[in-house]
Amino acid sequence: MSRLDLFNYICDFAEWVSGRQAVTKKDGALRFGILGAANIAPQALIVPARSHAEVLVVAVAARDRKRAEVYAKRHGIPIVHDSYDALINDPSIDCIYNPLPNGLHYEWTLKALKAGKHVLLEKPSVSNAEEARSLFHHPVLQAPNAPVLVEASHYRFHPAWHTLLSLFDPKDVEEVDVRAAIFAGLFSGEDIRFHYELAGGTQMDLGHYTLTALRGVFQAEPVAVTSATPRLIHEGFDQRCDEAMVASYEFPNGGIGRISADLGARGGYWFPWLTSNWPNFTKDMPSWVSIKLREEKHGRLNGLETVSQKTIVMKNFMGPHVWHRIDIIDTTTWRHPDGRVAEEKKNTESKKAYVWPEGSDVETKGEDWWSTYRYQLEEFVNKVKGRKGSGAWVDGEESIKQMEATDRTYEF
Ligand SMILES: NC(=O)C1=CN([C@@H]2O[C@H](COP(=O)(O)OP(=O)(O)OC[C@H]3O[C@@H](n4cnc5c(N)ncnc54)[C@H](OP(=O)(O)O)[C@@H]3O)[C@@H](O)[C@H]2O)C=CC1
Ligand SMILES: O=C1OC[C@@H](O)[C@H](O)[C@H]1O
Repeated sequence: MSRLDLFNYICDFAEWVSGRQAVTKKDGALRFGILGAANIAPQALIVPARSHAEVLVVAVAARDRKRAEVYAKRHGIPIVHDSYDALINDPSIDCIYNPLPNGLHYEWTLKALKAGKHVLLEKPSVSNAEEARSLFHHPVLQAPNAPVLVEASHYRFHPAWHTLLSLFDPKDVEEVDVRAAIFAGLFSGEDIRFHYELAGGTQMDLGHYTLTALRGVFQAEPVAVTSATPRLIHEGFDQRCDEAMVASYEFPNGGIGRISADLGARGGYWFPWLTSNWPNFTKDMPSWVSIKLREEKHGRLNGLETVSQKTIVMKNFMGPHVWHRIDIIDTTTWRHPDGRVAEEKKNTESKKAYVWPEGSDVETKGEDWWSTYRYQLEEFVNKVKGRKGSGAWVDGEESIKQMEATDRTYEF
């Protein structure tokens, strides 16, 4: 059992403890097939599908049929196909979930689209910008009644992310920091994340979250990459892959952004307290975004200038369903003409959003226990069924821009 698979057991256990029952499926429910007996599929699709009346997970294929059979039995999937091709060409399947290694996303997604299937495609969409342009601009997606394709950038479907974005105007953003990290030891050097041929590397993995979040906050593309410093995976493994990446950017409004992603962060070893490797829970876990807005000047009174400034910090933007908090820190400063601070006052307001807030123009408010993946599935089905949905979506042009920014980071 892989360490990631342990989370699948925890996920199942949490469902069992909460007594959640699978819902009755409606006529016309979409039938999904999974490419590969992937670790992430239970969290990202199989469990969320249980509470969706219009989703059935009906088939899986693995390179090794035995492996697919064991997986199907464990997750209650009725059909096992002999190959990925057989799964894609199964006429009883409407949608393909593609959680293959990044380097195989392009090939198998295109095959599925050509077979007329809708595709829920794991992040990052593909290996590079060239593949992204080729995939998302492919004629198969331009035809009338073209299938739906979306990059499963799950956190961007959760109301918490949109609540964060509603709190400021991107033109006022001055400085942004984004961090995502996982303790060393969760993924071995053999993992798909550290194989160059499979389009591995941390900037392709956790870096998807940091860079999409950064671009999302600025609502713009970087005008320049100003630094990009990888830390390579340790010797003995694929030296072309980064285990961590720290990078900085300039944005069109003059703002600057810094990202930091680490798949080998402090902690994660047995008995870390015996070493200097004590996990850094404030810096590394959970993921966070910190947004500093420009100062606003409010004029002078009694010789003092009043200036206000806001910083907004979101903790756990990657997994907000587990827990999250958005702090809005308002600082008002009164300054003497020579710049000295006469007085400073801070006021912090906190927000959370587990469902779409009152007044949102959404068809379904969601449930406070829905995961990012469950919100994502809701929108995927809405799109396939031609419904308006919540408006949360990741369109093909966005996925292309993300791969362009990723390429520029690696090329720096
Ligand atoms: N949205 C999210 O929260 C997450 C997304 N992901 C993304 O999902 C994808 C899969 O990640 P994860 O589930 O952790 O990966 P796994 O290590 O479980 O690999 C996924 C599948 O890839 C298949 N595969 C095909 N070719 C190869 C090959 N040459 N080497 C190794 N595996 C191969 C295997 O299929 P088979 O069973 O046929 O052998 C395996 O089941 C990645 O794109 C990753 O970025 C990952 C984790 C979280
Ligand atoms: O998408 C992901 O999210 C969480 C991490 O476990 C993982 O490395 C990554 O692929």
